[in-house]
Amino acid sequence: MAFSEKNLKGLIAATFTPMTSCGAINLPVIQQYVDYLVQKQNVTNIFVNGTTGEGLSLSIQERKSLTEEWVKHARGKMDNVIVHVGCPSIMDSKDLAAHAASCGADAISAVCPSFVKPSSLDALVLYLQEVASAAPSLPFYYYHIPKLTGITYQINDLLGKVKQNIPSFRGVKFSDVNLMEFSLCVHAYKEYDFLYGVDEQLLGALAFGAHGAVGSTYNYLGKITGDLVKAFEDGNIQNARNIQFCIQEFLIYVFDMGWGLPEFKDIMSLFSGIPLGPSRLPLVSSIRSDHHDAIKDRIKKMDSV
Ligand SMILES: CC(=O)N[C@H](C=O)[C@@H](O)[C@H](O)[C@H](O)CO
Ligand SMILES: CC(=O)C(=O)O
Repeated sequence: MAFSEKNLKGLIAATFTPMTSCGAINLPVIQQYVDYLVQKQNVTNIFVNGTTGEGLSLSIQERKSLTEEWVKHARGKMDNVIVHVGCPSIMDSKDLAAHAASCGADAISAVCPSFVKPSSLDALVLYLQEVASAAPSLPFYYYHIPKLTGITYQINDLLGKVKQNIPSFRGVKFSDVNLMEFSLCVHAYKEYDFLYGVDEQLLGALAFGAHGAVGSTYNYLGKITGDLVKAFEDGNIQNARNIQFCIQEFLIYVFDMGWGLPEFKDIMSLFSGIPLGPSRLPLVSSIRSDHHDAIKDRIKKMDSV
């Protein structure tokens, strides 16, 4: 069975889902979006239909159409398309996993259902095994985001159980601030890829050996974050710190305004010029047109770092 041997590394943009003003998915925007990431942000990996892409607010048919479109336009231009297939129903996740494989995606990833949570760590492993088995040829990444799912099993405990049970298991998208837990995993499980997901402290995760990073800010801060990674790799830690601090300042501004995902989507539209449209209910953005200049100024300021 064909099983991709390439590892995931570098920056991976967690894409927003383009929508029309009426709230339908807007597929024709995707080609422009892919070109923007490659040409303007130097980002050649995407994670689609995840948290940032409002994957759990989309219908299964919408998720399939989006996957097809992202894969189609990324082909020949990008290195990897990772499709998030987590759903409240395991049947839907298996359906999406098989679909991702049939369209030529490079990898899949899933959160565990969290309205009805796994009753034990073993139950979580069984769930992941079942989903991964629907696309055995694709590398599988567990998506750990305890702040949103409330599923808090230690990842190093989980990894001890997946090896024998999930042959396609390839790593973790680790979206949590606990860097010690992250470090323990990187150290003990050298065979897996660890992709960090808290953009505001990526430098800490790089120091602990992160192989790559998946995040929403890499849509518009991909280039500057690429400079951060390069500075780190070159041993220029002071420069890497300066860049990370700038990114933190921007995010502190966003959080202090009380903003989150729907506002991040507006920020991306504003900055890139790509019409991503609104988020889907129950998300509503509170950015108004009189915020636009301040946001643009703050992002431009980072270019001078
Ligand atoms: C909760 C959430 O969406 N996390 C994203 C990825 O996992 C991050 O990319 C954040 O958007 C980013 O770190 C800003 O907080
Ligand atoms: C941010 C992220 O990784 C996601 O959108 O799933």
